[in-house]
Amino acid sequence: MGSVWTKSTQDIQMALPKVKEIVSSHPVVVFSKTYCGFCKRMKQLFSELNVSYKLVELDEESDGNEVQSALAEWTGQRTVPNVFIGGKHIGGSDAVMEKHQAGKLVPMLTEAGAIANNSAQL
Ligand SMILES: N[C@@H](CCC(=O)N[C@@H](CS)C(=O)NCC(=O)O)C(=O)O
Repeated sequence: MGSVWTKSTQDIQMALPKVKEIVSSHPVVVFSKTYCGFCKRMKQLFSELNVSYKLVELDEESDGNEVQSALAEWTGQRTVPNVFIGGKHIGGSDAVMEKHQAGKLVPMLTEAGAIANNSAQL
C-alpha cells in the first residue's frame, strides 16, 4: 500500500487528463466553487453576456481537490474561478475582467462559439 502522499499524487495525475478533456470539449469552461464570491461574479457576467459555458463546481465534485491540484499543475493557478476560452487558459476573475474592460472578452467568446450573436453590450 502506498502512502497518503503517493495516492494523492496518483489521483492528481489521473485528474489531469480529465481536466484537459473537459477543456478541449467545451468552448468555455469555468472551474468554480459554489461559495466563492469571485466565481459568482464571473457566472453573473457570463449570464449577462448570454455565454454558453461548462461549469464545474469543484466543491460539488468527489475529486474536486484533485482537479484543483491538476489545474494548479497544468496552469500554475490554484484559485477559482479558473477560466478557459477556446481551449486557452485565461486565468481568474481579474484576468477575465481585464479582458472585458479592454473590449477583448466578447470577441474572444464569440470566436470560440460561446455567444450566439454580438448584441451583448455589457
Ligand atoms: N483575484 C483572484 C481571486 C480568486 C480567489 O481568491 N479565489 C479564492 C476563492 S473565493 C480561492 O480560490 N481560494 C483558494 C481555494 O478556494 O482553494 C482572481 O482573479 O480570480
